[in-house]
Amino acid sequence: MTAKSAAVATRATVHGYPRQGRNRELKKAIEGYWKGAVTADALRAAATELRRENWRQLAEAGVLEVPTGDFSLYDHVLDTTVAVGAIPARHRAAVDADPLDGYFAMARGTQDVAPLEMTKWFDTNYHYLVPELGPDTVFVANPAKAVGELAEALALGHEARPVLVGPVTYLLLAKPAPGVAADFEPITLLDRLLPVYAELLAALKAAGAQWAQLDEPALVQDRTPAELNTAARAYRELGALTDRPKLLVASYFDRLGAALPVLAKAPVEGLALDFTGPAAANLDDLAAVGGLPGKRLVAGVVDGRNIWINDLEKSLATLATLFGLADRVDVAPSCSLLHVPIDAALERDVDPQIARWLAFARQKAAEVALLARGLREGTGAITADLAANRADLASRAGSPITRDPAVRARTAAVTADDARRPQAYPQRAEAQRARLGLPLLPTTTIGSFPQTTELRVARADLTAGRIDAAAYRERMEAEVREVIAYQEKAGLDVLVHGEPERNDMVQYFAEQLTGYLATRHGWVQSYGTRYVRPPVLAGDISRPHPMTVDWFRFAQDLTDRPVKGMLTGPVTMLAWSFVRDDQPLGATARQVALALRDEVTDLEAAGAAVVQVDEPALRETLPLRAADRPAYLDWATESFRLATSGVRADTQVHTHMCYAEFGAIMTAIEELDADVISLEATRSHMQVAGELAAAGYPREVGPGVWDIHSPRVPSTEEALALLRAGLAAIPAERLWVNPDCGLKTRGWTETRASLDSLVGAARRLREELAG
Ligand SMILES: CN1c2c(nc(N)[nH]c2=O)NC[C@@H]1CNc1ccc(C(=O)N[C@@H](CCC(=O)N[C@@H](CCC(=O)N[C@@H](CCC(=O)O)C(=O)O)C(=O)O)C(=O)O)cc1
Ligand SMILES: N[C@@H](CCS)C(=O)O
Ligand SMILES: [Zn+2]
Repeated sequence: MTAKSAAVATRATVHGYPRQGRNRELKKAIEGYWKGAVTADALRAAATELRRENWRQLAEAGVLEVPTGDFSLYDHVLDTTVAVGAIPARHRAAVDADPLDGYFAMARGTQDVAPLEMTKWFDTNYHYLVPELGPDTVFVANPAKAVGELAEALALGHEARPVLVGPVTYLLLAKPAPGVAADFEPITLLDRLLPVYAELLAALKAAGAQWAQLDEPALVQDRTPAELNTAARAYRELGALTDRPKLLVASYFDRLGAALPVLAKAPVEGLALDFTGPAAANLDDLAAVGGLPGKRLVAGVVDGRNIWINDLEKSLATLATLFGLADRVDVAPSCSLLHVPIDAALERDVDPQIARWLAFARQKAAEVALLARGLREGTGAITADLAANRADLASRAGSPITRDPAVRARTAAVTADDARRPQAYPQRAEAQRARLGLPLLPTTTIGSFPQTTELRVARADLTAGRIDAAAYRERMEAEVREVIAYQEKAGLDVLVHGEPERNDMVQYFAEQLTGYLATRHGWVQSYGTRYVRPPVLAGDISRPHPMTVDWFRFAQDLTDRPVKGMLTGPVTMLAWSFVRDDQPLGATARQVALALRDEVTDLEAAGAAVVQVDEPALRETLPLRAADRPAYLDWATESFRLATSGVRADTQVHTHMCYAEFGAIMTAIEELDADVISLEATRSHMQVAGELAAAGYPREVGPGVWDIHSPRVPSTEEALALLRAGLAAIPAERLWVNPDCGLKTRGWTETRASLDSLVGAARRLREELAG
């Protein structure tokens, strides 16, 4: 294959790169600035250096056109809010007084002013700050960041393409500002916003931009005809501008569907499309609209949000097809590399068999560069790389790590009955009432107690070899003793051991399961300066030994009250890990579920009368398009049931979810067949209790009455008011009293005071109801 069909030689590019640096230098600089230990100038210098290093890495990998403006001190959606001047009124003074401090005030709030709300960036694990707009919003162009970062890259000799969140996505992600009618639709502000984008684009052109990228991932979601018309109008108007760079409109995370013909017809010079996973449907859709004659296509053929090496020959075949469909084809990852860790070469402890299957941001940059080279120079120029890639893929496909016959035999033998508890809920409820003998409105917590610095230091000491496993265990047992004694004294009814030994609710289990790989340096930005290290579901999953049973037994031996066994559910394990791309998600979930099922039954055998299996990610993992949701909910609920249905009738299965907006998954919640569910409910003032009641949910519910995301201590009266609201929807016999989520991020002082309020409120209400 040669590149002769392309008018302009194919090149590689990326939509964005991890911001944090190899050793999370950005986190350290920003948090240092917040603490007063790093000056603003030093923070800016650190950021400049990180951008320089990122572009250097990209250029070194062979990426000839680098992105600019993708870097952020906190969040790129917040950067767009600044670029279009949509500063909320409550933050205006802070931003005027000092733009940097004002920026962080919008991100984090101050003592007096609430931050912007944060929510998930589509179906990734990145969180952005939600723009707040209203009929009075005045947009003002502020191109300083975009222009400054472009100038930096150009001065370093890079060919650079500034990237901005596109106007349609920006407005679709926004919400009505506080005080604005809830039915206000930010998208109605498009006419006001477009002139500001025109100014930004003109400023970028003046600064030397040949191209500018406008990211429109919101167009891969289900969109109404009116929204599609708005997108068409937006790009008709931006396209008609004369003083602008060439425009590349980027979409990612799924197929464009009905938005594809809209963008294909728009008077812009290029489109970036995702061709990975289900978004591969873009290929046929593109052919169906007659391709992109006269336009540039940036083809996302390397998965930008997973960590597996690319199948280079398959990508070359896709690219060959695409060559006939556009004027010029360039090669890119499917989306920004923000969603993967920076460099797989840092993982020196990984099994060498698995290491060759991994590609983080740096390796993906090399992959797109190699593909572009193959297209430019012909595949003969990359023969050796293709052979190595073929061998690596074959080693993965044929490895006993990815094909464990025992796991395969067990999953193949699963029947529908295995994923159903033998007894119907009413019988189980009766058996559990008899066994547990709990009071009306039983009180409990969600699992974790404060993860104090001492606990983290002990874990760091263990990792560094400063203490041995026995000393670590002793330290954790001391904590469990304290947590149990405290709960007894506080008057809680169903106790927890407090999870002191868990570094993270997913990683802790991943570290113990065969086929799961935990990384040491694989940090990925979750929000702001907070990062996670998603483990890798690398192979077939099995449980070589019990994972939590000793901790449970230790805790239960300390008290006569029931202690909950505490596990993370299969859906959340997948959602917060890098998943296999060589089998359906449902197949991986089933393997994880069977490993958890063994743990659940071992907990039961060790005396647990209550086992909680957390699924906070069940709602957030919902596919972007409605058509894909039933299939997801099917495997998701089945895997939860498979994990939990191996127990006796009198063993009570709890589940827990802590992200609001449960409306879309009401049926799925019932399908979990858990006996008790605890949910985040404080901020929405128990709305979920009403929703469950309206859906006819027949089981026990613990809508949270303490917002654990805030350091505020609820009073007994506040908790009481919430419980009364809960009682309006759920009868007392089925209502539990608990916080919104675990207490790991809280301190002990607030924890004690808040749990006193909870227990006090439950007691008051019990007296009233008895009385
Ligand atoms: C609830 N959420 C979770 C998600 N994913 C998970 N896997 N787990 C989750 O709980 N996704 C959705 C949300 C995301 N929310 C958050 C909230 C808070 C953070 C956060 O604070 N991250 C910390 C890092 C936390 C951590 O992993 N701590 C570990 C290890 C700490 C560590 O590595 N320390 C040293 C090295 C120590 C040593 O070994 O010597 C280091 O920093 O290098 C622990 O407690 O043991 C952050 O600071 O970013 C993230 C997502
Ligand atoms: N059991 C976990 C659930 C978090 S969603 C905890 O309490 O931290
Ligand atoms: Zn939670």
